[in-house]
Amino acid sequence: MTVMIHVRELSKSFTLHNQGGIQLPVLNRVNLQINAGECTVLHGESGAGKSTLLRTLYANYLAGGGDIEIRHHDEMVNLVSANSQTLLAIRRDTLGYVSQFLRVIPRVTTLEVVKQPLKERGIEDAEAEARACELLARLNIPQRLWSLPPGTFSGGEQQRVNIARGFIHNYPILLLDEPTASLDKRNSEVVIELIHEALARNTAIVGIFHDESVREAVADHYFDVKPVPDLPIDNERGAILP
Ligand SMILES: Nc1ncnc2c1ncn2[C@@H]1O[C@H](COP(=O)(O)OP(=O)(O)OP(=O)(O)O)[C@@H](O)[C@H]1O
Repeated sequence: MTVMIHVRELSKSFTLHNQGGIQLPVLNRVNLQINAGECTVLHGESGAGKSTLLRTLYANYLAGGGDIEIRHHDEMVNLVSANSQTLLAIRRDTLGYVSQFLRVIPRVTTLEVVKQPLKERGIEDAEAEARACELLARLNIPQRLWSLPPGTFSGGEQQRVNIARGFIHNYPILLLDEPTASLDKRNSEVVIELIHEALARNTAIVGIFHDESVREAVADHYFDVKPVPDLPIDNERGAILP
């Protein structure tokens, strides 16, 4: 059993600067271990902090306390204290992330968007293109769309382009934020297959899936994200009491 992510005592609060600097605690001393070849599904009620945890695991959000150790090139590296160069290398080689929505860049074609993670890793264009075409075809994106920028695509088409981009490199760790939210059954099944194939290659997966049938098809473990209990509020001043 190879540990790929080790989270210790992770905390995260948001500071609401336009609300007089109020602190909103979301994650409180979370401990979690993610192993190679296993899919851990984050669950918990709406607003409990699932997306916040996933984004903090990608270092999109800076942790307020605790450690996130990531196995990167066979060494455990702490994402919380990593410098930006190390963080970029971790994201290029080790840690993939499929967000719910595609960030489109004007005038960049679908094929280029999907190929980009391999190009960044120095893979030859022909090889990157072959892999991109294979994924786009599997995800039922019509070939006539491949040379167009995805900005005007439907929600489900954009999500499938994002999935193709996320699965094009065999990342040792993959974070998936509701990858099937806008997909029909046929395409959700393709995503389930891609997840099973990645697990068979020993990828460690952490995901949020609102669709119960997808969740049950992929989950090896469930991790319960518990909301931080409400702190007493001073109603006169609107401040959290110590
Ligand atoms: N950028 C942010 N700034 C301030 N508060 C935030 C921010 N992102 C999330 N929150 C707050 O953190 C809490 C947890 O949100 P999060 O999106 O992580 O929950 P979730 O469990 O993924 O919910 P859902 O299942 O509804 O998507 C919410 O109360 C939300 O308002």
